[in-house]
Amino acid sequence: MKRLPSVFIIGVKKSGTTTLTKYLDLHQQIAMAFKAQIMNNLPLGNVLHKYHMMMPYAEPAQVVVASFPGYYGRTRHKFFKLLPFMPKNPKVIVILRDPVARAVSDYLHITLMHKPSTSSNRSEWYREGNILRSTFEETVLTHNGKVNDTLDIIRLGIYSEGLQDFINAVSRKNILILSGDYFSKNPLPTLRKVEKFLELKSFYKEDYFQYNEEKGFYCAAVPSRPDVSCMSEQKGRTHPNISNFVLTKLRDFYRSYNLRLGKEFELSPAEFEWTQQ
Ligand SMILES: Nc1ncnc2c1ncn2[C@@H]1O[C@H](COP(=O)(O)OS(=O)(=O)O)[C@@H](OP(=O)(O)O)[C@H]1O
Repeated sequence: MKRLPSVFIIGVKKSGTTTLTKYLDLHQQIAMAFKAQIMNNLPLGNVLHKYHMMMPYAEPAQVVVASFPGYYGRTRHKFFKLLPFMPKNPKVIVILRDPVARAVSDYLHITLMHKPSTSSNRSEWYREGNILRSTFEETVLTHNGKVNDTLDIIRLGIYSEGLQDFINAVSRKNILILSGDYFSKNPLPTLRKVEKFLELKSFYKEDYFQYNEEKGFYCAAVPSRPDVSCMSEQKGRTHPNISNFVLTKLRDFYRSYNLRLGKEFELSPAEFEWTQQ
């Protein structure tokens, strides 16, 4: 049957969400709804119905997990309205990456992929695009040399603020914060953390993930799922060198937010190095 999700992966964009959802989809006890969109422009009842229809068929023993790409987007308000209609005690998983690297990754993604000519992503381009300049440095700093915190690519990295509504809506013990930086270097421990959090049987094995020298990332190698292997070319792009001047400005900008997040969630310094800097 199709069931509404009891677990939501809420992002954050460019932190490894696609890889995480694809790897979790390998688990036999997970029925994954990839990037299920919540329709923002419909009455609540219709939104709920459409959302339900987007869910995968799930066995009774499976947990329905929905990746919800709206941690920051306009649909987040609708998400909180829908929450009371979801199964009780929903769980939230969020994967976070050093916000500076995340911003560079997002900038690259928008400039390479979301050209105005591709109508599907036109809105995102225009939201940021009027402001996106030729280099990352020119984009993220204002004329006065301050970090331009009106840009989405900057605001998305203020995790302590972005997560606040979720913290208020879901009980703290039902929120799992994962490190995208750590996950990309070694996926297995992170996947085991998710298994434990969702109370699933142990499925993932060491040899299910093999490091690919050419890509510089792990690729999946699960015998029963040859359809999941390395991520597409759009994941794991080489980042441009960013001047130390701009890196320092960004680190200074994010420092207090990062520290707050690290303290509030008691994040491990080994996995979330950037919360310590
Ligand atoms: N195994 C593996 N293969 C390739 N890439 C990997 C992998 N694990 C994590 N990552 C990191 O995922 C980053 C992209 O994040 P997202 O999937 O969240 O991007 S998106 O928001 O869905 O576009 C991507 O960011 P960039 O390196 O900036 O491209 C990767 O660092």
